[in-house]
Amino acid sequence: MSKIGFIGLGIMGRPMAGHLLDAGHELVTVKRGTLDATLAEKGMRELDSPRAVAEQAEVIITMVPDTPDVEQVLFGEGGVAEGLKPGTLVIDMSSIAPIATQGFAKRIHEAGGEYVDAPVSGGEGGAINAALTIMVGATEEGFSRAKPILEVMGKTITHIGGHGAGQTCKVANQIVVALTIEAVAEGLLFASKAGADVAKVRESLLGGLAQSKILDVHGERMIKRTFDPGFKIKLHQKDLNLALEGARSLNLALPGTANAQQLFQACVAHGGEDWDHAGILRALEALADHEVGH
Ligand SMILES: NC(=O)c1ccc[n+]([C@@H]2O[C@H](COP(=O)([O-])OP(=O)(O)OC[C@H]3O[C@@H](n4cnc5c(N)ncnc54)[C@H](O)[C@@H]3O)[C@@H](O)[C@H]2O)c1
Repeated sequence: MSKIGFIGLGIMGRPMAGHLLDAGHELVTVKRGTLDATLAEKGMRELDSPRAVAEQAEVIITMVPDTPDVEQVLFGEGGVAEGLKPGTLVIDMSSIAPIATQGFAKRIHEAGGEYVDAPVSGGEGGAINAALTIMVGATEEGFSRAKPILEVMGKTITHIGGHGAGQTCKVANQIVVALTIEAVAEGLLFASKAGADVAKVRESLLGGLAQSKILDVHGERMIKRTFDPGFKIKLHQKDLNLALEGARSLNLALPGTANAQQLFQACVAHGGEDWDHAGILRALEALADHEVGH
């Protein structure tokens, strides 16, 4: 069993940390007002800084929102790098920029650690059920060291390639998810405006070629109008921005992604940054009805 520093106890991090505790690992985190009673009862302790976490842990996992957050935790004042012990395994499970990831990996390796990017897919449900899909960028050694820990939180764990390759895979995932959510929202909006029973439409489509997990889970959210997050629109917008930045540097046209990014941006502009990403339906409804947020 390992002593693990787990930084980032949000929608995803909380259940993921819970599984590691249940598997017998010892867990510490940074003081941030996010350690809930369940994790505390299972023995998770708070320390003052990421540096203090690094001084104690053999493995450090980050699950924070964005690239600057990972940079701050690892290399900011009082950050992980200041307390890193030789051989410490640093696993970033956040969804962040692939190119920045390569830089973070280089700096951690220069400081004597081993860096692994291991972003996830499967949403809050996947985190709660320890059924995440995990996309890994690492050396062979980093992957074999991280795998037993990742297996506690996920079911499908794939070594995609070297540092940053896990994050590249995650960006591709987010393109597919965004466009599928938009397709489901447009299909259901069309059916609704044409006077059909959208619950019956979803049920029917789930038996045909249009079947998908997103039609199932997000389609249900759209019909029940449950837009509390799951996955916050502002985080998915961050991922689509990463996709478009990457596409620009590759001189690559991704018109569907650009369009979906604009719909997410419209939601954020109208106060929907913390809606679930199924809330993209509201942006489409606004285009139809000239009204947002009903
Ligand atoms: N929610 C999902 O369905 C989902 C699915 C797959 C991937 N992701 C990705 O996982 C990451 C986390 O997502 P989430 O939904 O759990 O986000 P969240 O906003 O619910 O949680 C993020 C947590 O990080 C903490 N945090 C931020 N900066 C920190 C810092 N400097 N030090 C310590 N803690 C810090 C916040 O306090 C918060 O508890 C994101 O990169 C997201 O894109 C989310």
